[in-house]
Amino acid sequence: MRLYTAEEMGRADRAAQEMGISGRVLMERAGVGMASLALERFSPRRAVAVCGGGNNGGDGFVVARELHRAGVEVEVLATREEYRGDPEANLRALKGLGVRMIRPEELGVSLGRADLVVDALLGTGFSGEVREREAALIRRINASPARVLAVDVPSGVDGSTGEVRGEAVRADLTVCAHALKVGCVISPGREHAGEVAAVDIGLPSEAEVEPSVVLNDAASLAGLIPRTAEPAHKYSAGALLVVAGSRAMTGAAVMTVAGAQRAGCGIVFLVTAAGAAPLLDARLTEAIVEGAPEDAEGHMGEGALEAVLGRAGRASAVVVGPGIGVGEGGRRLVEGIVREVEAPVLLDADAITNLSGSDALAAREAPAVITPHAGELGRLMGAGAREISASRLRHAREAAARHGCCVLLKGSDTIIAEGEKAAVNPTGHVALATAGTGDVLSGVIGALLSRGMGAYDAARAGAWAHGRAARLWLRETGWPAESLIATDLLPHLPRAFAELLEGRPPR
Ligand SMILES: NC(=O)C1=CN([C@@H]2O[C@H](COP(=O)(O)OP(=O)(O)OC[C@H]3O[C@@H](n4cnc5c(N)ncnc54)[C@H](O)[C@@H]3O)[C@@H](O)[C@H]2O)[C@@H](O)CC1
Ligand SMILES: Nc1ncnc2c1ncn2[C@@H]1O[C@H](COP(=O)(O)OP(=O)(O)O)[C@@H](O)[C@H]1O
Ligand SMILES: [K+]
Repeated sequence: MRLYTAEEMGRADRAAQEMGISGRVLMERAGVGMASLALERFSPRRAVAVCGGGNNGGDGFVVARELHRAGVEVEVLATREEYRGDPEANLRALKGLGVRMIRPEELGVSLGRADLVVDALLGTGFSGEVREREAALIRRINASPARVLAVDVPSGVDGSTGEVRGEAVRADLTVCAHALKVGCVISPGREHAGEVAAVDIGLPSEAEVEPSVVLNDAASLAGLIPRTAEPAHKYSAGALLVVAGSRAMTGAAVMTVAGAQRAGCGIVFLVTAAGAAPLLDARLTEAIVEGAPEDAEGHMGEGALEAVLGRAGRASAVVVGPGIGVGEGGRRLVEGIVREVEAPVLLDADAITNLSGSDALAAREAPAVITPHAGELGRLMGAGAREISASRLRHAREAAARHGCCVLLKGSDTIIAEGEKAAVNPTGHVALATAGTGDVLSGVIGALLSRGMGAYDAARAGAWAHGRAARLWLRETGWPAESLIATDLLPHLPRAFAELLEGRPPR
């Protein structure tokens, strides 16, 4: 499935028109497709279409005409005094059919009667902050108990970034013309969009443009997961060094190691704080556990870097961070690893926090992946979590550029950025919002790095399999999403990887 920004959609649209396909035809197909999804999904009886002054409003007029044709009682609010071009023609058709037009002051009453609102106020032509007149309409739509179908993008959401500055419609279903709009899959736009679908508008494949953000679906990952080739031994299958845990925090190390083992590496070494090592050694049957000198707080301290570097020589990738704690000792340890280790390195959790204000990553030449959530990325970038969350795509890209690494920004979307490339992972599920799932993810990506995948591909494949494992658990148990615990993911990772290997698109 394609993702387009507003600019990319505009270019594809212009290319199609240059090939002789008129904008009117594209608008007609968009509106007809959206109406048919609305009828199928909501079976509305009374609908209100709120239509703005641009082509998004034009689509809305077509949706309204189609709903009227299907016997739905439709009322239409057209916000502009005078329309031109395709929207004008479609508005004229509505009036010719005798569809009732309402004024803004009547909207409240109309919404009170409706069971469906068609939000065609603002589309990809919108960016920035909504003007007060439109903001007032959006507040009314959001206050209505009716279901909301958003045309192309929920009004107030930036279709290219998912950013929301001010009011934005909260839709039950967003139907995008031709390609999903980037803003409908990135938070907070993602949450405003509700369920997301695309309709074919007859754009020829010759008009497609190169997208700047891709959907991290199974098709885009096909053929990327390497198989262990004969003659194989445990080191050739991928040797991962995990640097995790502290005296008071052992579970993080367990989940990272276990995630890595199920993601297929041949051997996992764990270097952890000395006080945690006996317990972890007992719990992690297949891993090789080594205790490193610890400080008074039970974090790996002075001398731990030597222990890590001693092991790193045998490893084809290193994961550092889960449960190591934050402090000066941790900072020296992480900076030392970033500086000295030549194999690909993944930094997660406390390792990222320990690097705030450091330029160690930018100075590193070998591959690196960081897997922060918004809070951790904020600490690394000298910003607040709120600021990061408001512009997730921009910050993921900025962090990747500034630190010269691959960034996987965790959240309900999960964005992977490196250089010019960016992907949004669709397999995540709210079930993952539970402690420890991030540790499993770092182990999974670490394993893929140890098996020879590049940083960007490993991060993408790891994110896909991690989210997919949660969905497989939900399907198999039928239990509520809230009941998932991080270790539940482990037995489902192999099935998720099997799907990627088979190239079978999941249902
Ligand atoms: N590009 C394409 O290929 C196609 C586009 N279509 C539709 O056309 C839409 C894009 O149409 P337009 O480019 O006309 O743009 P929109 O209709 O999204 O937006 C333009 C309108 O928004 C208003 N506006 C802009 N910024 C605002 C702000 N900050 N506060 C309040 N109002 C603001 C403008 O005054 C104008 O009336 C798409 O979202 C889609 O619905 C479809 O008809 C199918 C084909
Ligand atoms: N609402 C959500 N929808 C989808 N995935 C989520 C959601 N909330 C969290 N996740 C995922 O769960 C994981 C949580 O990781 P993290 O915040 O590091 O937790 P921990 O440190 O406890 O392991 C990440 O992969 C994140 O993308
Ligand atoms: K809209």
